[in-house]
Amino acid sequence: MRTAYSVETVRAAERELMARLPEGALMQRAAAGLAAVCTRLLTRRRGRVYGARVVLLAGPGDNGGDALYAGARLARRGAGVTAVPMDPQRLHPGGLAALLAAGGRLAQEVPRRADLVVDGLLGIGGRGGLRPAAAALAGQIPPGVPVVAVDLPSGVDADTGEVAGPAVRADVTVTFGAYKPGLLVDPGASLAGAVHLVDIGLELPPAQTQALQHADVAALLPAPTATSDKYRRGVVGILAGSRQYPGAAVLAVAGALRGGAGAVRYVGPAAEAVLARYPETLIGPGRVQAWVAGPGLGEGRAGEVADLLAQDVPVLVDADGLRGLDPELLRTRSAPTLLTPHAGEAAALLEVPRESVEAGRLSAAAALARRYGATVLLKGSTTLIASGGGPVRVNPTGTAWLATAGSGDVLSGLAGSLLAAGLSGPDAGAVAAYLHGLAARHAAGSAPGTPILAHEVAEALPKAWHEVHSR
Ligand SMILES: NC(=O)C1=CN([C@@H]2O[C@H](COP(=O)(O)OP(=O)(O)OC[C@H]3O[C@@H](n4cnc5c(N)ncnc54)[C@H](OP(=O)(O)O)[C@@H]3O)[C@@H](O)[C@H]2O)[C@@H](O)CC1
Ligand SMILES: Nc1ncnc2c1ncn2[C@@H]1O[C@H](COP(=O)(O)OP(=O)(O)O)[C@@H](O)[C@H]1O
Ligand SMILES: [K+]
Repeated sequence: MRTAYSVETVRAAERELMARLPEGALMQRAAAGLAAVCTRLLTRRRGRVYGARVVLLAGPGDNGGDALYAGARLARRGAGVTAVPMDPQRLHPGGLAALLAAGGRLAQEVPRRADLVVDGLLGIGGRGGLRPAAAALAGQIPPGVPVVAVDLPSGVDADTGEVAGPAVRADVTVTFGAYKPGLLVDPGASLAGAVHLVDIGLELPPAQTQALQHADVAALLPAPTATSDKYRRGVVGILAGSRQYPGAAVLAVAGALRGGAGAVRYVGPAAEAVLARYPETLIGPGRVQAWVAGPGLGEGRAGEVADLLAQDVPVLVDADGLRGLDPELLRTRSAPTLLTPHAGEAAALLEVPRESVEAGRLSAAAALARRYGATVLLKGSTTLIASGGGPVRVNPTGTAWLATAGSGDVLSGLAGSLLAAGLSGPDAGAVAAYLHGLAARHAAGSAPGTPILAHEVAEALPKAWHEVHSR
């Protein structure tokens, strides 16, 4: 499990720890961790640190300080280290003195030849888009040279992952004390490369943001035992599809069949299409351990969704089922509810413009969860799972090729199946998003660079399932 903390929380923990340590001790811990990662990279790339050409992009704050002190450590091991300041009048004085004493030098332009670039322009003190001086240095990074970002890639908002304008694209990010949400949430996450966490001794409260890893998902996936039968494994009911959108029913059933429930029951007018593709589906009303309501229902079906919500079993509501959903009705339920909107549907539920959901995904997901007393899985480039009070889960898998019609239907069937198998709302949402994203990568990998289809994502779910168990 990866956990992430807001800038405010990290700063508070830093203050508390700094009060108990000699001045500068934390920065030395950070610089030592940063230098160690740079050393490993250089050694892997060219056999040794001695003689390596290291360029430091040095910002005006402590992020620049970390880079300068780490540069001093590398210079002491024989690297040729050049610091390029964003503003020559504002460089961390201690860091600069250490670098110069170790034989490092200053330059105004980024040298064209380098073995490693260290991005120490901005860390958690960065605000808004890179200002011109910072953007200019970021733009001078020579192509093909590995980039190590200090704490986070400059230009990425630490709390949200938002990127306003140019930003550094790192191969590796060395982050201090704790992951920041911006390293897990896109677009920031996709600029961070491989993230290394350096422990600097911060004492942190329970996590505010989490990202599951393979092992977490493997531990949550249902597995039949000797005493299992199809009913004990859980039956998931799917209320989906219409004469106009029969395919949504087929895709939701496809996701559900691959999700670990013992049986899938379909209710709705697309039974023929469902059976033609998946003869293993049960048809018609009956007992279920969880419902999926909404994909492809079309208009005028709110009453059917409300009837399911009146039952005391977990219900996932997606797509057309989300229209006009009554917060009061949901709040009176005692069984779990999982809502799976995309940004447009979330905006309608919150009665705000779509852009404001897209610009502030973390807060939108949390606000929806509070308002509806439900778990909310907000789909998009980084899928988020929020539930009242608990940490927000950030899904680390996926690919932009998932933005294709019907892939959300597969996801809701899959998540519903996991609910029926007994997972909690947040676990079912997070595990489903994780497998769905991995399956999409497998589907995309079979013909790299070409579009994928929603049913291929469902078909690749066994590969995703196998992958999380095999690492
Ligand atoms: N505290 C600790 O114990 C530890 C902290 N550590 C390290 O400190 C880092 C935080 O350091 P920090 O607080 O000095 O902020 P930092 O990220 O260097 O940036 C602030 C400077 O950037 C400027 N600036 C802002 N936005 C900008 C923009 N868009 N474009 C251009 N410039 C912009 C801003 O300018 P101003 O707004 O003041 O004009 C200010 O001068 C943290 O990420 C970690 O690396 C570690 O050593 C571990 C111990
Ligand atoms: N840019 C993107 N990057 C990664 N995943 C995306 C992106 N855009 C959409 N997705 C994913 O694709 C799926 C689309 O679901 P949805 O919008 O409900 O489509 P549909 O209703 O056609 O099934 C979701 O799982 C969502 O998280
Ligand atoms: K940085």
